[in-house]
Amino acid sequence: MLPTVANHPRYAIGDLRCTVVKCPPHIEVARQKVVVAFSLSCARRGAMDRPTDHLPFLVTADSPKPKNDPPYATLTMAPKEALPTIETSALSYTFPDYSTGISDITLSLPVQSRTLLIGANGAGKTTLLRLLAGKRLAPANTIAIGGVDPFKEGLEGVTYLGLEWVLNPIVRTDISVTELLRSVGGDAYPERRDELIGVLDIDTRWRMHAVSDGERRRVQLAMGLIRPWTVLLLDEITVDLDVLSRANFLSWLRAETEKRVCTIVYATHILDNLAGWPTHLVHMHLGTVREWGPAEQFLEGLDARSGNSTLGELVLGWLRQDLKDRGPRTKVVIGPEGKTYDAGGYGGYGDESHHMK
Ligand SMILES: Nc1ncnc2c1ncn2[C@@H]1O[C@H](COP(=O)(O)OP(=O)(O)OP(=O)(O)O)[C@@H](O)[C@H]1O
Repeated sequence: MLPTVANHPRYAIGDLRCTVVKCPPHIEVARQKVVVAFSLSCARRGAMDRPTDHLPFLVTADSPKPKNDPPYATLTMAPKEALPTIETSALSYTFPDYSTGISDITLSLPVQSRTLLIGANGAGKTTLLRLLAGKRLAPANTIAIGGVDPFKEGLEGVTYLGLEWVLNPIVRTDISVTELLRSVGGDAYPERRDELIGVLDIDTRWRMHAVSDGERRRVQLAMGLIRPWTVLLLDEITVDLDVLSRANFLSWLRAETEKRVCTIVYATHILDNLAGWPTHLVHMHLGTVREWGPAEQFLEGLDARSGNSTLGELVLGWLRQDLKDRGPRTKVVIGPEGKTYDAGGYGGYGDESHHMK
């Protein structure tokens, strides 16, 4: 039986004796190991340390060993490879037509971060997300998700929601929401399913051939998010949501990264309700990363003007500068504009259909 924090609330970490003071309602099962983020109150030689804040620990099936040191179970910090970090190292990608998709991108996004990918149309956001998702073949040793190459290993726990997922024709057929959610494992995660139905304001009596675009999008989001992912890659998929649904959805994503060991990268042009949401920003331009880092590093000292959030002002400034530096699109030599969706095939990625998973 897998250990649960509730069953074994006391742990030993080295010479620390710890008591769980806060833990998530569910635990993550990844590759037979369980990574749990929880807050501990620790005592060293009788003196209480301050409670820790959601540290990721690795709990394996035999972690609790009350016999050794009753009533404490041994706990070890989760090793790096068990954590959903996202790292790229001098990552470049060339399309089958030899045009450059992205070049020399080095990023290191920590566990439980929420990263916004910012950039003008054609900046390379989708290309980067698809590489991270293992849907395109990146050069060896240039991408590591939790220490693993996503293309080679076909990562479990990585959810990529982009255009081809949105275009899946099943969501336009005469099928009920309940059936659809069941088809993606909804019954295995009833709590998450019901939570998402609430957050996304879904009526389970809807039939998918008779709903609005926004209602369909909400069901699609629920379908994509039911399985408890550890890395979520979102390629602007909230466009049809009304303002309240989007705000609720963003808050839910935020709460996920706060209570679970998971990481989100979100490419979007819509900055409404995003003030204070990202922990990290990545600014892309013509296939390169111009700047990236913790969000507060960029936002500090900026004024919100003309009704925009400081994030909105920052991004407007970035894109204005990009436009100025780039000049008219006809003069740009990198990746020919407008090929993304014209190559035929699913979601316009026909050239690489043999790579699709
Ligand atoms: N299959 C392809 N073959 C060649 N070039 C491509 C292909 N797909 C995309 N490109 C080009 O690569 C560049 C980056 O495209 P990408 O879709 O990554 O941009 P993006 O930042 O996601 O843009 P948007 O905000 O419009 O979604 C664009 O100039 C595009 O025309």
